[in-house]
Amino acid sequence: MTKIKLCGLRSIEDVMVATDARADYIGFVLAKSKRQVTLQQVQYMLSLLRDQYVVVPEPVLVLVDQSEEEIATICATLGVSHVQLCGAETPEMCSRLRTQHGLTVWKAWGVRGTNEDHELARYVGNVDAILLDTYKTGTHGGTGHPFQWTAIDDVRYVVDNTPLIIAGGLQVGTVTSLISQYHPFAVDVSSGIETEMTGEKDPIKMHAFVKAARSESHVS
Ligand SMILES: O=C(O)c1ccccc1N[C@@H]1O[C@H](COP(=O)(O)O)[C@@H](O)[C@H]1O
Repeated sequence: MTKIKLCGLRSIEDVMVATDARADYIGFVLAKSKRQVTLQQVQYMLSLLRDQYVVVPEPVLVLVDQSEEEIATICATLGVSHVQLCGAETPEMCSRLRTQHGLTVWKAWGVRGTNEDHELARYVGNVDAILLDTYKTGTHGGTGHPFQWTAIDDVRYVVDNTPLIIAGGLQVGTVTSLISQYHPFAVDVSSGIETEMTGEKDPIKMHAFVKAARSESHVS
């Protein structure tokens, strides 16, 4: 069954809605972004969540180009084991974060649909999953734009059995089609569960996205 990550959560309300909707993963952007939250905010949200719920989604920290030591310290402080690395983190660094610090490492990759995507082969065996997102110069994610899904087959050829997480402009109206065609390990959404007016997370869109993704996961 395809797992679901709701990303860019910024308030305890967002976190509670994601938990009630039964998302598998909740993402917190610690990198510079309009969705950035502080370590203290994440600590506060997770402590309230863990106090109030027995079963909680797995938290994932979204990071860009932080050092190995910083990442290990942040994860230890928050009691979080999953990281999504969206910068120029090397395969060697990803491997050390897994083997020396016990972290689950997802390497984000902006899909170009060119031979440059073949560089992903270097991450095989060094990460737990590869997260495919839309390539856009000057950004590290959260663009709200999809990439050409046909590139997923090419990437699969390169990364062999490494689990794939698909991100990039997913919405309630597109996620079912993605899952039925490509059966990824997980889907990831941020912009698609926000209100157009304020950019805040929209509880109705969050529930609808999880429901749509789950319904397709069960039949496919
Ligand atoms: O959301 C951000 O602002 C962000 C900043 C830096 C790195 C990653 C970021 N978000 C990630 O982008 C993808 C796709 O998001 P969207 O659905 O297209 O908005 C997702 O993995 C977010 O975690």
